Amino acid sequence: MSGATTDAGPDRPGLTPPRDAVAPERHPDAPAPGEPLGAHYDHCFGCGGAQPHGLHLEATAGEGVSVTAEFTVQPAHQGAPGLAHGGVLATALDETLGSLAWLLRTIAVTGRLETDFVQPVPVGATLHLEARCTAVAGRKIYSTAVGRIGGPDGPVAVRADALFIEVKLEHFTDNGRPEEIRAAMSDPDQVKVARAFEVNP
Ligand SMILES: CCCCC/C=C\C/C=C\C/C=C\C/C=C\CCCC(=O)SCCNC(=O)CCNC(=O)[C@H](O)C(C)(C)COP(=O)(O)OP(=O)(O)OC[C@H]1O[C@@H](n2cnc3c(N)ncnc32)[C@H](O)[C@@H]1OP(=O)(O)O
Repeated sequence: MSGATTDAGPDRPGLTPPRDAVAPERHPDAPAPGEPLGAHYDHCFGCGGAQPHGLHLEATAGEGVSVTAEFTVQPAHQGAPGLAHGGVLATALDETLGSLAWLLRTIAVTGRLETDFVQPVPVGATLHLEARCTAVAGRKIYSTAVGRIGGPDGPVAVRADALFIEVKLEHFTDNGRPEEIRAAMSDPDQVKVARAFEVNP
């Protein structure tokens, strides 16, 4: 007997929305479709500009609760000769899925990320990513993403399903190393990002 659809189902444990889940709602103050989202933290390995070997992933708001993003694989991202490391590809998916937070205006962290590696991704290739939120149940945010190579309509190289969990700003301030937290809180641009998320009716 297969085809379980409950949250605890054997197919995708923890990744199937429960029965009381609702459709995600784009926040009225979400960035307009086509607007670049920018980095949520300059030192983020996924999107920050201050990480020399980071992914420098650039995400753009899409329609509804969706985003697109691009990431070009650098030599520093290799796992095998000339090929992207799977963990780096998972990071690209995680970062793109995480960017949906800008559309929901909800601070959330990855609870679960299930990744399919469909095709090898060479160094120099640009991964064209798309993510969308599929459902929300209380603090649980369900989403899915694909990454294509050779162009936005190219073949799928990676895909992922994720469960993000809504958290308060204190998740970071209570758990992060104090020196980075202090530096972030004294950076007006960073405070602006944090405030934008805090005011979530
Ligand atoms: C000062 C500077 C601030 C800067 C930031 C400011 C704003 C920026 C915000 C957003 C930025 C925009 C873009 C972000 C882009 C990319 C970010 C990348 C994302 C990451 O890379 S982020 C790092 C990796 N991430 C973690 O570091 C999480 C570690 N973890 C925990 O911190 C806890 O584990 C937590 C909080 C997840 C839950 O803990 P908790 O105590 O709050 O909640 P609890 O356990 O009760 O779970 C509630 C319900 O979720 C279910 N649930 C939980 N976990 C599950 C799992 N794994 N599988 C299946 N179900 C799960 C439970 O079963 C329950 O379900 P139910 O309600 O049905 O019972």
